[in-house]
Amino acid sequence: MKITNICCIGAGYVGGPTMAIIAQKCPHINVTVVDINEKRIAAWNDEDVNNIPIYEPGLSDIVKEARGRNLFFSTKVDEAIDKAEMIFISVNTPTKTYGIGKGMAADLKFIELCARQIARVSKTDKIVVEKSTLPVRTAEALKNILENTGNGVNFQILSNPEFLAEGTAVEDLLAPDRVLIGGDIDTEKGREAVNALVSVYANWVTKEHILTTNVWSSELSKLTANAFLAQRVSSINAMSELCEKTGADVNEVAKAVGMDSRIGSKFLQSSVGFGGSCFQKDILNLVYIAKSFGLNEVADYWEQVIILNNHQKRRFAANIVKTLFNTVSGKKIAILGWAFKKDTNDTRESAAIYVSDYLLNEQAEIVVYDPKVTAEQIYEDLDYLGTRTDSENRSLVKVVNTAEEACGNSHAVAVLTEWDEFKNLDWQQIYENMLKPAFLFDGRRLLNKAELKKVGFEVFVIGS
Ligand SMILES: NC(=O)C1=CN([C@@H]2O[C@H](COP(=O)(O)OP(=O)(O)OC[C@H]3O[C@@H](n4cnc5c(N)ncnc54)[C@H](O)[C@@H]3O)[C@@H](O)[C@H]2O)C=CC1
Ligand SMILES: O=C(O)[C@H]1O[C@H](OP(=O)(O)OP(=O)(O)OC[C@H]2O[C@@H](n3ccc(=O)[nH]c3=O)[C@H](O)[C@@H]2O)[C@H](O)[C@@H](O)[C@@H]1O
Repeated sequence: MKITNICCIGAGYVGGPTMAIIAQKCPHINVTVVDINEKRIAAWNDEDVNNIPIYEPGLSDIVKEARGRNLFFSTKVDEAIDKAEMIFISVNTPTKTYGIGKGMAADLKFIELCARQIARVSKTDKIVVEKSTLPVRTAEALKNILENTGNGVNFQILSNPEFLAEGTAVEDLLAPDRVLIGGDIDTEKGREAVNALVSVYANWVTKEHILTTNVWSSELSKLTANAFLAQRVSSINAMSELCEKTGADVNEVAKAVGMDSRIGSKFLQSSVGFGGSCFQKDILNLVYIAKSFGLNEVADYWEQVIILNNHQKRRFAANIVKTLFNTVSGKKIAILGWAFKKDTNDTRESAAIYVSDYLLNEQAEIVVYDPKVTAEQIYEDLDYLGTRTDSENRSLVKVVNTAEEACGNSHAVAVLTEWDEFKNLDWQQIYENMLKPAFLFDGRRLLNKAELKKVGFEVFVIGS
């Protein structure tokens, strides 16, 4: 089957970059990314390509190249579905905040809405691709909705989870470790659909890197990959606490351990705790699925990754309070970095939110600087927690435009995102403008501890 029109529902952190690359690499395919969020679509269409809604190194150039040629952003969802032979569903699948499975299960209401809309609009056969991260066996529910509410056309459902990491989305998409495609390989039509998607990726990904499996393996592999990655971070973070007690250094331990080729060196960077929209959500979902099959030991095993991560964030914040003579009440604390990692403007589940909330509960005054996150977003993140009123957040938290401004007259500085620019700050000058003793808490192991100590800082580095 030849694909000439692709529609992607959801113009977010996955839909936007993924479709931009497909459009760039497949000039013969028209790619339309649709979303119900008008503001987001307007930003994707902004004349100044630097204003696209997602900051990712290299992305704006690709959008510039393909937009208007064969890459389109639109709010006309029905129209794009109707035209396309292949429809990617790339909508959000957050943790449920209500009802059965609250706080654990993935909320699939947006997925179901997409399925119903696709069924209602489609007048020709469609290949429907699950790009969102979904619980294993979601394709079954999708098929049920599509077949029972559709117009009698044939729907093939594929699972094609996305493995890109934010901040490196473009390079990950251009040279993926693997592309995973799950389909109904036992039927002729299923194999045809799988091959159609393989041939899209084959425009830039070698065949050896395209893996095809059954649908359930593909769905479950995505949750498994995120669980394994997050587990490594929690494992090294668990050791970071032990390092602090014993005089071992977590970077040295990570290096020694990672040089064992059976273990490998990646994802062993100790931190204030992992954030991001997916690790926590996907593991909670995995725990929920395991529990729903009565697999309590499996559920408990994975839940510990989250428990340890919450502990890491809390103990980092608690250590600030303890070190500042057991009180931060009325003290000014500078927070450097709000994004959940460098090179992204995404703040979802960022450790900075939780550390700040903890310090605010201890009556600290917070001043935040992040090179890519807006003040509006920072307040929204704190308001969402519901710990205090919106106006209290605005009076206790100040957002400024430079790191120097954030640190001036502060009692302590906490580095919570590993932005490169923090390495090159004039730390001598910052020290001089702070209250003494000047405390510095490096939650990312980003800075040179020995040099900062020489400047005069009292330095605390996670894991040493
Ligand atoms: N953010 C990431 O780095 C990665 C995310 N994923 C998965 O991809 C999925 C999407 O994630 P993000 O792109 O981060 O989410 P996002 O929240 O940035 O984007 C989702 C978009 O879908 C739109 N949407 C929701 N329902 C819609 C509907 N019925 N019709 C049209 N548009 C609709 C929303 O308005 C939103 O703009 C999730 O399942 C996530 O787990 C997978 C790999 C990486
Ligand atoms: O499903 C998803 O959403 C994606 O989740 C992660 O990507 P992402 O969350 O964007 O970024 P990561 O680089 O994985 O970092 C996640 C968090 O872990 C932290 N981290 C990562 C690595 C490490 O060694 N130490 C560490 O603390 C990061 O600072 C960040 O807060 C996975 O890496 C992607 O493969 C996956 O597609």
